[in-house]
Amino acid sequence: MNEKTLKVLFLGPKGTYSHQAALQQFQCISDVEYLAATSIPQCFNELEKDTSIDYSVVPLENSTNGQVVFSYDLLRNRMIQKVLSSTASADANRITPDIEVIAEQYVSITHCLISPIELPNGIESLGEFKEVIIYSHPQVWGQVEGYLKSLAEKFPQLTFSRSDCSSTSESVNHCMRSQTASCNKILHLAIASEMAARLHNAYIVEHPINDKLGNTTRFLVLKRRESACNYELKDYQQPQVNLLTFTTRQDDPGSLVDVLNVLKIHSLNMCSINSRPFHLNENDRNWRYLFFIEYYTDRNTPENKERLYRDISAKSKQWCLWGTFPRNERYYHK
Ligand SMILES: O=C(O)C(=O)C[C@]1(C(=O)O)C=C[C@@H](O)C=C1
Repeated sequence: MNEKTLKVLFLGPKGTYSHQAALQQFQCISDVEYLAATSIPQCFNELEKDTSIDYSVVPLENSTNGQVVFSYDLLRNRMIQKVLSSTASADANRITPDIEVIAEQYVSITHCLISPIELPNGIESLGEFKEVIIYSHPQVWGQVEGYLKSLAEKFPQLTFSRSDCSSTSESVNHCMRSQTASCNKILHLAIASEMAARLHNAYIVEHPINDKLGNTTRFLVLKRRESACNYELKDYQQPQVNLLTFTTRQDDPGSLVDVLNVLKIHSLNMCSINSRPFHLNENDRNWRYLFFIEYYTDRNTPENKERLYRDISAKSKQWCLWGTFPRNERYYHK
C-alpha cells in the first residue's frame, strides 16, 4: 500500500499519447498526481533533480517509424556522462546509471486531423483557404506521410507547410492560438489524438489518418534508482525484459559478435537491437556507436547472473543495465 500520492511526470500538456501511457500504467492506483512536462529532456531532468517526483513516462519507439531518438539519446548521454565521471572500481566496465526502467507501456496511436474552427464541409472546406499550416510532434510526420501526400494531391492549389511542436497535444493548443491571430485565408491544423481534440474543444476533420492501422508507440516508465518508492509491477507470469546498453572494443574484429555471443552462451533470447552514435568528448573520433539491446530472462535463465555480467564486462568496453521489467501483455496486441 502506498501512503502518499504518487507523482508521475509525462510529456504534456494533457491529451498527449504520453499522458495516455501514464494513465494506463497507473490506472490501478487511486492516488496519483500527473505532472505535465514541456519536453522529453524535462521528463528525464526533473525526475533526476526533484525527489518529490516518483516516476516519469517517456516514449521510446513507434511501430511505424522506429526510434524516438530524443529518448535514446537522453539514455545514451547519461551513460556517457557516467563513463566520464566513474572512478576505477572492482568492475570498471560496469556503469550504474542514476535512473532505472521499471516498466513498459504500449499505446495504440490513432492520429486525427484537428481544426480549431468548425469546417462546414469537413475536409472539402480546405479548398476555401490559400494556405494550410499543420502542427504536430516531429515523431508524427513519418507516421502520416502517405496521408499528407494524398491531401496535397487532393488540393493542388493549396500551399501546405508543417511546423514542429513539443508534443501532439501542444500542437492543438498552438493551432488554436495561431488561428485566432491569423488572417482568414490561412487554416492552422494539428495532428493529435481524439483525447487532445476533446480536451481543447477542437474539431476532428478526419481520423484515423495514420498510414498504418495498428500503429503503436512503446513507452518506458522510469524512476530514480535510489528512490524508495515501492510501487512495483512484478508480474512473474510474463517474461522479464532486460534493457542493456554497451560500447564495443570497436577496432577488434568480431567485437560486437563477441558481446552478443555472451547471450547465446547463457541461453538468452535477444528481442531488440539498436545503435546510436556517440562521442566521449569533443576530441573523440567520429563513427563510434553505442548499442541498445533487450533480452529475455525468466526464473530459470540465466542460471548464473553474476557469471553473465562478468562475461559481458569481459567482452564489452563499457555497459550498463537500465532495468529488468515484465513484458507488457499489450506487446503482443496488433
Ligand atoms: O506528442 C505526444 O503525444 C507524445 O506523447 C510523444 C510521441 C513521441 O515522441 O513518439 C508519442 C507518440 C506518438 O508517436 C507521437 C509523439
